[in-house]
Amino acid sequence: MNIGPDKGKFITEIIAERKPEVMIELGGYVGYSAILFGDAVRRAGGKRYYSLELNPEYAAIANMLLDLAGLRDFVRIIVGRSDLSLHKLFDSGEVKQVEVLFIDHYKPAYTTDLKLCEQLGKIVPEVSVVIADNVLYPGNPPYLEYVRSTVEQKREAAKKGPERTYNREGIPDRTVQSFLGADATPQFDIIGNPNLIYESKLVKPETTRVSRIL
Ligand SMILES: C[S@@+](CC[C@H](N)C(=O)[O-])C[C@H]1O[C@@H](n2cnc3c(N)ncnc32)[C@H](O)[C@@H]1O
Repeated sequence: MNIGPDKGKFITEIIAERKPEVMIELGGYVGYSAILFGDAVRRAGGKRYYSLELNPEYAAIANMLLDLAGLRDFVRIIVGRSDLSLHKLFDSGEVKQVEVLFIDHYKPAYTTDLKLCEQLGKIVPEVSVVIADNVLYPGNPPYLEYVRSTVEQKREAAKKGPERTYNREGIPDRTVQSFLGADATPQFDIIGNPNLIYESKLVKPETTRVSRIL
């Protein structure tokens, strides 16, 4: 359920290189990634780590662990749906732009939440880095397709007008059923910004399997 040390190392290296003032994660669970990446952002001279978590019980556990880790004043956990929390963070001026965004929550919301950041003008060329977990396994074809689309393809798709649904095509059922559930819809009209061009890189984590016991 949590990001784990291998993928975690890859992301802490990005944090050390980009030195974001502010980093946001979507999906905090009980705080593993918030502690690992919050510490990395603080060590890189940053000001704040926001962890957006739906479940208040997970958030309470994460807050206790953040306390033990000495990060309670640095990491702010925001309880609620990520789309509502993102909108509030941007609307209040608390977060001015996306520097590093780590997406690790309800799989169908990966694309709509990214598009929400885009349409609010918070994805900034040369500044924003977006890292999404589990796009290969369990898999998130709509997200991969979106970040790999050309501007022309996105402009064509945008002609259909704003969306108020999640595209769940190709996302395994069990992940669609979890968290928000199969009937959930985004809380905003989603249009994105088709004019943004992403440089998308797929990083496959190195896996080690036990093949035999001597
Ligand atoms: C895979 S876990 C996150 C693991 C965490 N990033 C880590 O590495 O330690 C996914 C989390 O996303 C939360 N979540 C699911 N949908 C959400 C939503 N729409 N908004 C905010 N959090 C959500 C779940 O409650 C769950 O705790």
